Amino acid sequence: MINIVLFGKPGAGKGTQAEFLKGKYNLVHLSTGDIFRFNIKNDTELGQLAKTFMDKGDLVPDEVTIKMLQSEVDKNPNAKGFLFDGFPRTIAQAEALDAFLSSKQQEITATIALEADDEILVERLLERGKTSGRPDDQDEEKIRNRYQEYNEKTAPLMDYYKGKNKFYPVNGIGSIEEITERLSKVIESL
Ligand SMILES: Nc1ncnc2c1ncn2[C@@H]1O[C@H](COP(=O)(O)OP(=O)(O)O)[C@@H](O)[C@H]1O
Repeated sequence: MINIVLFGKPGAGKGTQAEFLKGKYNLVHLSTGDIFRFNIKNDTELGQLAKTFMDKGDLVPDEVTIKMLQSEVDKNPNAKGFLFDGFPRTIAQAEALDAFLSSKQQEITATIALEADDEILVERLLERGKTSGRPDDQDEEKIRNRYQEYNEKTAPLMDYYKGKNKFYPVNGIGSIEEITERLSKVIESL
C-alpha cells in the first residue's frame, strides 16, 4: 500500500496532478477542498461551517477537518492506497494523520511537494477564479490571506516530513504532462 501526500501552495496544481496520478497508481484521491466544496454545494451542516472559513481564505479548524478526513478514509476499506490532496495543512493534522494511519498498521509513504513561486501562483488562481466560480479565487486579498495561512501553518510541514526522510520536492513549473512525469518518477522510486 502506498500513501502519498501531495503538497504545495494554493494553486500549485495538486488537484490537476491528482486526477492523473489516482488512475495511474490506483489510489483513492481525497481532496479536503473538494470535499468541503461538495458539502457547501449540498448545504450540509459541515458545508455551512466550512464556508465561513473558506470564504475568507482561512483554514477550517483542525478538529473539523481531521474528523472529516478520517471518515473519508474509513469509507474506503479496500483502498490500495491514498492520495491526500490539501491534507495535512497543519502540524496537528499531520500528527493526527500519522496516529490514525498507524492505528491501521499504515503510514505515509512520501510527501511530494509541487514547487512554484508565489507570483506565478497568484496569477494562476486569479485566472482560475474567472471560470471556477470559487469565491476564494476571485479576490486578491483572499488569495493573499491563503498564502499567509500557508506560510504560517502549512509550510512547517516541510520540516516535519524532512525529519522523517519522507519529503520529495518536484519542480511544479512546466506542462501538465511534464509534471506528471516528474511526480511519477518519484512514486516509482519509492
Ligand atoms: N486540510 C485543511 N485544513 C483546513 N482547511 C482546509 C483544508 N483543506 C482545505 N481547506 C479549506 O478549503 C480551502 C480550499 O482548499 P483547496 O481546494 O485545497 O485549495 P487550494 O487551491 O488553496 O490548495 C482552503 O483555503 C481552506 O479554507
